[in-house]
Amino acid sequence: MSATTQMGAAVDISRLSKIYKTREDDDVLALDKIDLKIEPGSFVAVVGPSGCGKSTLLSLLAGLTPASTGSIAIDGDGVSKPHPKTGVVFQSDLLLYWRSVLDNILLPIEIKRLDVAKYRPRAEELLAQVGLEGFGNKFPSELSGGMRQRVAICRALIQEPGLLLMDEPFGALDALTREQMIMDLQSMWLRLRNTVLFITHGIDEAVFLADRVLVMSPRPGRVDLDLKIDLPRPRQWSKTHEDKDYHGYVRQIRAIFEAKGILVAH
Ligand SMILES: Nc1ncnc2c1ncn2[C@@H]1O[C@H](COP(=O)(O)OP(=O)(O)OP(=O)(O)O)[C@@H](O)[C@H]1O
Repeated sequence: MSATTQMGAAVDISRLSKIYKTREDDDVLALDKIDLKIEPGSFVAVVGPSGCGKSTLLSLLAGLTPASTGSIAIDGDGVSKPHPKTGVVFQSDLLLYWRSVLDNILLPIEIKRLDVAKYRPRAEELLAQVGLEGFGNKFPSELSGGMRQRVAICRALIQEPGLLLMDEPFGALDALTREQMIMDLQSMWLRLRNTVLFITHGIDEAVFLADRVLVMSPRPGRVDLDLKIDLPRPRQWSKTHEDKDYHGYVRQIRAIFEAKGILVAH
């Protein structure tokens, strides 16, 4: 969100599998030999039925969970722990209630023992860019759900991550706030041009936001469809929702879910 344009990170996933060991005998194959290359600066959305491994994929990319087999590289660096170029936003804002908004945004800087004072103006700039100018000294309990999620996004952006991982970031928001956040996320990304991997249950928000939508199969997760979304930007809410190409993409994705019995056609 800074005035400087930065290049997004490249992601290269090869033969990636994840098996969860369980206490029972049968292990869970959550991801099955995923191959995926993501261009720097692109916005990729992942949709799929519940339990297909979307959060697992994100967690592996974030370096929070080890892969069972295969590899992930971010700008050529193998990922085995959280990568400095990566920022993560979850469905729940995970703000620390005893810290002010600014101190929450600056938490990753503090954890990395960087110079907090140096990053303070940037934190304030980020807050202003998400419409929360002057809220730095408030506490999370004084903010609405949408405002808290904006703060969580600022916290993920404080170190200008080349790769922003978002796991259903708007899933807990009401419909109007969600619409506003989707539009704001698009504006932010158009300014920043970092690489975004956005996980969602919403086919509509995936098609609206992304350059590319990956549709995952039921578990074990594989990529069933890799759909390029060729709609002009900036996308406007009403105009894009009236666009016949937009509806064509949504139909194509729904057809996959209907064919697999995940959605029942009415
Ligand atoms: N720690 C774990 N131990 C065992 N199994 C797990 C673990 N975490 C996830 N799983 C299983 O792995 C599969 C994929 O889970 P994951 O949370 O990645 O799916 P998801 O697509 O994100 O689901 P949802 O959309 O419901 O959030 C599921 O069958 C889940 O039960």
